[in-house]
Amino acid sequence: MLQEAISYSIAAGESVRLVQVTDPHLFADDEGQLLGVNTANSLNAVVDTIAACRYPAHFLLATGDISQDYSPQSYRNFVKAIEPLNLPCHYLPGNHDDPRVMHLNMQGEQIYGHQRILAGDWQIILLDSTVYGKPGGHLVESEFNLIEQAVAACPEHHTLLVMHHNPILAGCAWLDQHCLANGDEFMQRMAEIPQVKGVLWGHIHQQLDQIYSGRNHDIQLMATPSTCIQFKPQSDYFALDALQPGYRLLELRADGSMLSNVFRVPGERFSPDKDASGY
Ligand SMILES: Nc1ncnc2c1ncn2[C@@H]1O[C@@H]2COP(=O)(O)O[C@H]2[C@H]1O
Ligand SMILES: [Fe+2]
Repeated sequence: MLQEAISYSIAAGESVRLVQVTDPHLFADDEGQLLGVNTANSLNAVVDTIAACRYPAHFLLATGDISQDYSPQSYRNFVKAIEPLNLPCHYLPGNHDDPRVMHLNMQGEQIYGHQRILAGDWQIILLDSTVYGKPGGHLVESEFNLIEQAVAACPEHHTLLVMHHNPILAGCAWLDQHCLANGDEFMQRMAEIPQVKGVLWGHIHQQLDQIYSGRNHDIQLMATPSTCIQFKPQSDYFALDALQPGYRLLELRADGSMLSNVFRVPGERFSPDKDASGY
């Protein structure tokens, strides 16, 4: 059965404005580091940068890999870290999350684990692309059913799909072995649903903006940098990039078009271990 959506009342014709943060890889310990980057500090720097840009967002999307150590405290640390933004936060799991520990500990007045959001002329669907115990992703048939039923329930709404894994290849051989395994099937099926205007994800720790040309309509594809370490684009082997932690702002317009940009923490505060070969 289709879960009830959480609704935001937004004036007719007004855009829906979102902030996406992804892959914070937090630890229970605030001193925890991933390949030389203190992930609590880098998330705090991203939050400060978002706050400083004064984007009048309606809500925040957190697209998985919230935790690096699966600890309850890492999720509570995330809830605390985003508090200064004072925005409702909608989250979904990544391959480094334990969904049960996550749901139990992502608790707060403005923290939501709903599958569907209705806001203005848009429906946003949060999908679970994770496979227990595996770094790669897969969308099971019940997730396709969710999309189809949600679109059928709100056929006049433009639809944005959000998940953790990349449904298209990122171009990094080592990383693409952990992509959404049925990404081709997913894109082909979404190309048949004209309401689906965009797909947004994390996981690949790098920016990607691309248009998928379906038979009858285009789908905007967007991946967003992690709030901690960055993977080097187009690298066959594990390699880190010196780019700073980042986030994405989106504007979903009433006519079904989307404006979106990636931004990064200014300066060069976060330098990962250049010789790292994985984690
Ligand atoms: N050297 C490596 N080769 C292949 N996979 C890796 C390597 N290092 C880390 N990974 C996995 O690949 C994943 C990609 O991004 P994640 O943040 O999900 O976490 C990463 C690890 O689970
Ligand atoms: Fe990640």
